[in-house]
Amino acid sequence: MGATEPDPFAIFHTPPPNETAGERATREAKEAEAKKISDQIDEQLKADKLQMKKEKYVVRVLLLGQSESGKSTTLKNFRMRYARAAWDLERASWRSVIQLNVIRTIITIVETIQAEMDGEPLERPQTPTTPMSALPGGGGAFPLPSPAPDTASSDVFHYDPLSRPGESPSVVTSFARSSSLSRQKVPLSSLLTAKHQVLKTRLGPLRRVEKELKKRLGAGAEEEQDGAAEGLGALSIDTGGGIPGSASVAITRAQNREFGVARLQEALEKSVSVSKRQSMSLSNGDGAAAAAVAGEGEETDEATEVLCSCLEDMKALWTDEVVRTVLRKRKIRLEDQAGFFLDDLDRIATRTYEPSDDDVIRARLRTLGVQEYRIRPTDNPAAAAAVSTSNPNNNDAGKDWILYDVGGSRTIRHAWLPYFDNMQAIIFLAPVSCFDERLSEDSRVNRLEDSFLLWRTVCSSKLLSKTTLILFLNKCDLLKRKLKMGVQVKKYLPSYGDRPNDATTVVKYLREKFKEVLRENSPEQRQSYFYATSVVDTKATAATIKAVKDSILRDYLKSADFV
Ligand SMILES: Nc1nc2c(ncn2[C@@H]2O[C@H](COP(=O)(O)OP(=O)(O)OP(=O)(O)O)[C@@H](O)[C@H]2O)c(=O)[nH]1
Ligand SMILES: [Mg+2]
Repeated sequence: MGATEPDPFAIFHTPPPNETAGERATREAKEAEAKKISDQIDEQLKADKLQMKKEKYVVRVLLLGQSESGKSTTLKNFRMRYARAAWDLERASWRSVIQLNVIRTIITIVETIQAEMDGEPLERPQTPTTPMSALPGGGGAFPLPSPAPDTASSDVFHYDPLSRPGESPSVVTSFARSSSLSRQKVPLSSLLTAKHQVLKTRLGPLRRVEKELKKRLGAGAEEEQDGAAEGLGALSIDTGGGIPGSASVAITRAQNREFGVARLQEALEKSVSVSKRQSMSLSNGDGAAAAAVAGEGEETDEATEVLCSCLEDMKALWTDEVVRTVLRKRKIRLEDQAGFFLDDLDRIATRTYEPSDDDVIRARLRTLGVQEYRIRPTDNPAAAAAVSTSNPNNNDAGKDWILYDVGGSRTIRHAWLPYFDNMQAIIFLAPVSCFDERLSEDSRVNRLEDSFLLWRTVCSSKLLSKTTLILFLNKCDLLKRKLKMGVQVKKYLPSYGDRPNDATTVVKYLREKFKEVLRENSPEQRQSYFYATSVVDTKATAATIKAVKDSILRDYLKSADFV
């Protein structure tokens, strides 16, 4: 870990030349926060260095990729398969995180309808400052697309009372066109009535619970900010105004409320002990009424009580057609967002709720520090039990692996570099569904382009010239859904040309582009593997991680032969 390479991630947080005083102040405040986290990581690094000296024969794997690319979710898949006992023990402690995810989504809805009631304009895309392309072959990628017909910016929106929740605005519009009876031309805000106001008031206590849950999860917790005003970095790509049905062009205040923790395991343990304490105090009389309602085996704490009491109102809000129309108008597709659980409220907002494997995989908790997990990957548990640690080099059953999971936000990427040294493999997560999205920490930057730049940085690092590189072209499920809704890749990636607008072709095209970057930046030949993944699909991912495990191990043994 004695990295002497200049920090290749510096470009991701270089201040822009024309920064205003306000922008500078915001940037400096954010940098100070990042420094705090960085100091914690440095401490951890020292401990890791010592450990590394002691443990020469451990396979080390580092997960990299931008924020929300699926690193922690990939790690969860590894742990679920290869550290089952620890996973089973930990699963229940994700309850607070999932409750927090539910509350965050409800608050997003409440803030969105409030913005509509207040007549707040839709967020407009910002102008690019330094358009450039990270794709091989130069410019042409991620341009400013020609403005889409902007039904959404008008105050009058076609509200179709017969449309089903989930239909895209274009469906609603064309249906409305063909049915003069159903078509209404009314300001949408006038359809938000006293009923919505009442729901909003009754859901008010969720804000208190949100605060409480965050406190419970720990002091390292932080909110994600949109760093657009800070001008962090020279890459500035505007993906334009988007088109109706596109999931992510609008970034609202509520969507930016991304909660993260520096030390995941500590946070989860803390949340369980606080919840247990509250549960005991409730049953000792502080909350006699609540405790009396709870039956045997039911764990009740304040957050759970409030969520249970808000169940019907949350469902009423989420299934309300006017609310759905407001969300569509403001281009917010909650179903595609991280930590979406509103279709599972009946199951989650109960006193007996226990997270399933699938819930934990879908839960969202942003990583701020570096998480380290030890696993012993074997597909033959009996062999794993039989082979003792005293025989570490013979086969995979006896070999320990350490997986490192880092935070992907721009301001904390500098913490990656020290981990480049002595890594057996990198698993790089590149979400392919995000070709029309922008980074939440800097809304001027196209997410796919950011992934290409990061991949280039990783490929060209001298410290990694012999490291096995594994690329997960992730979020293929979301890509499929997005393309089905009619979003055209070539609008954001003109070099895609007239190829068919289907997921298989898009993934194949992007895979070639990532391969090209790898080729251009690999003076020596190295092991690399490419997979199309949807890491929330645990069944499919199980096969992928088995293949990944086998290839990492094969390469490890090969390189060990040379030593
Ligand atoms: N639909 C879908 N969701 C995914 C996929 N991969 C990850 N997610 C979800 O996306 C969210 C973000 O994933 P994480 O694994 O937390 O992302 P990360 O890369 O660790 O992000 P940081 O910790 O911020 O760096 C989670 O809620 C996941 O469940 C995928 O392939 N498909
Ligand atoms: Mg993470």
